[in-house]
Order: sequence, then structure tokens, then C-alpha cells
Amino acid sequence: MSFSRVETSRGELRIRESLDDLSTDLVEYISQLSEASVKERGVFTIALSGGSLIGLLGYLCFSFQQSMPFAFELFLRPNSLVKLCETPYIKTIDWTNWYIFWVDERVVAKSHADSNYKLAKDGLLTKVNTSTLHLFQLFAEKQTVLGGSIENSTPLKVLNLVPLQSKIMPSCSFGCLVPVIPSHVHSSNDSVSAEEAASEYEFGIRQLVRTRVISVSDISDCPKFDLILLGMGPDGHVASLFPNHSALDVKDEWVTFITDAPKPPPERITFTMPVINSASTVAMVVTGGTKAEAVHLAIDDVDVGLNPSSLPARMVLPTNGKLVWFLDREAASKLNGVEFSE
Ligand SMILES: O=C1O[C@H](COP(=O)(O)O)[C@@H](O)[C@H](O)[C@H]1O
Repeated sequence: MSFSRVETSRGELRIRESLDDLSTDLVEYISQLSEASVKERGVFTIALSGGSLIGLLGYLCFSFQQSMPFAFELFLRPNSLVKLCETPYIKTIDWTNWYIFWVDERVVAKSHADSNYKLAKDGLLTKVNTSTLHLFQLFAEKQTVLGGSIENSTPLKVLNLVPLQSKIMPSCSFGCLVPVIPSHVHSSNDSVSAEEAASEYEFGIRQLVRTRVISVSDISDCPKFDLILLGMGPDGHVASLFPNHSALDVKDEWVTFITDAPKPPPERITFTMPVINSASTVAMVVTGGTKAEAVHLAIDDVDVGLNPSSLPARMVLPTNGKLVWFLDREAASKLNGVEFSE
């Protein structure tokens, strides 16, 4: 089985043979959502989880770097334009219009190895910024040699970087060149208690809903993120919503806190289930055989027992949005009716 895509009552299943294929598919999916959202509303609001998910997003940076050599080819031989405009080379992401949030955060310093912010910063945000910085530096060097001006550089236009350039580096000062705009990165306060961090984080989100950076749900007052990316633990927890925990019952808050997570560290803040289920799209990204049983219980038509909160992942079902599962072969191995060829 190389790739299987199945519609179920528990969302769309996208099952890939290898982690590489899964990562490519996930990144392609995110860039399509980002493009559609930026076209429609001018922004893309994405909430990240921590854990193994972040490693799978690395291709977001790679696909960007991959386009660079072709940009150079175009720069030196303008008639290669057609080739560069073909996918996947034109597939770039409008990072400046991304607004980034965290679905959950561990209450530790931002520099701590357990911090979900640090994980995404090191594994994604810094890499994106470094790639772009290199791209601009290389173009600028070439332009100087050829006596041109970087402002009119065709590669920048083709790679859709001209708006970025005028927005954040009108003076061509590379020092401040970062495509992911720092003020669009909304992480929680790491110097206060879990309770305060949750309420501050919710307050910040409320401001952005008020100014319509984040949309509002059509059926409640909840924020409607364009995309919420969720991982899942082997126990079926999502975000920092653990099985049978009272945080699963919180309905009147957007962000809550816990001090007794069964998985360390114990203190965490997390989006509540109503916020998760108000997103336009929720992507559940699950890999590895240790999660196969939870995947089966969360997706298949089975009786999970009396209490739905025994499996938080099964409670994820956007009310007015889309649920998509990105699974590798191992994670999908216990699903009913999915056949794998050798
Ligand atoms: O503790 C957490 O765990 C989940 C799942 O992590 P994984 O490493 O098993 O993929 C993660 O989604 C969540 O953000 C994190 O805080």
C-alpha cells in the first residue's frame, strides 16, 4: 500500500507507508490550506501541538530550500521561467501572513527541553527564517555582481517574496529579515503560574478574535482557527487533555490549565475541547505502532465503554469543520478494513 485515502464518519484518513511520505503529504496539505486562507482572509491562523508532530513539519523548511536552486536557474536563465512555475517549485508559503499559536504548552521556561514553544522554534521557525535569510543573501550577492537591484529580482517575484521584502525589509537590511513575523508568534507567558498563563493566553486570543485576525465560530463564540494540528499519545490524549481528566469537561473557557498531567511535566495549559472542535480544520497526526490501538478505538466503530472521556481523541470532531487523520502504516495497522499489501 503506497497511499490510501478514505472518508469515514470520523473524518478523512490519509495513510502513508513511510514517515517521509507522510511528512510530504502533511506539508502539502498545510500549504494548500494556508494558500486558500490567505487568499480568502489575508491570514492563516495555525495552532501547533508539541511532541513528534514537529519533526514531521521539517519538510516545510526543506521544500522551501529545495526551490532555491531553481530560483537561481531562473535568475541566470530567465527563459527557464516555465519550469520554475511548475509544481513543486512554485510551492512556497506566505509565512508573513501566518499567525502561530500553541494548542498546549508545558509550564516550564521557554528555554527548557520540555517546552512546546522551544520545540517548534528550534524545529521549524528558526529553520524557516534561516532558509529565507540565505535566499535573500544569495540573491543580493548575485545582483551586486551583475549590477542589478534586488528589488526587481525575478526570482523574488516568482517565489512570491516581493511582498515579504517590502513588508519587513524595505531597506534591504538582512539583519531583520524573518519571514515568520515575531509579533505573529503567540506563545504563552513562561514566568507566571499555570492558571495565570492560561488566562493570559486566552485574553490574547480574545483580542485577536475581536480584531478578526482569528475568525469566530458560526455557532458559538469560540475562536475558529484555520488549522489545529494535534498529535495523540498512546493513551489517546490530545493537546494536554488526558483521559478522564476534568479539563475535558471545561466548556466556558478557551484555554484551561492542569497541574496533575499523568505525563510529565505535570503543569500545563491547553485549548479546551470546544475550541478544538470549532476549528475549520483539525489534522490529527499520529505515527508509530504504540498508538495503533488508540487509533483503532478513536476511529473505528467500536464501543469504547461508558465514558467518552476515556479516549479524548475520540471526542475530537469539529462541529462545522473538517477532521483529517495523517497516519503512517504502523499507526493504522489495527484499523478495521484497511488492507496492507506487502
Ligand atoms: O505531551 C504532549 O503529548 C502529545 C503527543 O505527543 P507525541 O510525542 O506522542 O506525539 C502532544 O501532541 C502534546 O502537544 C504534548 O504536550
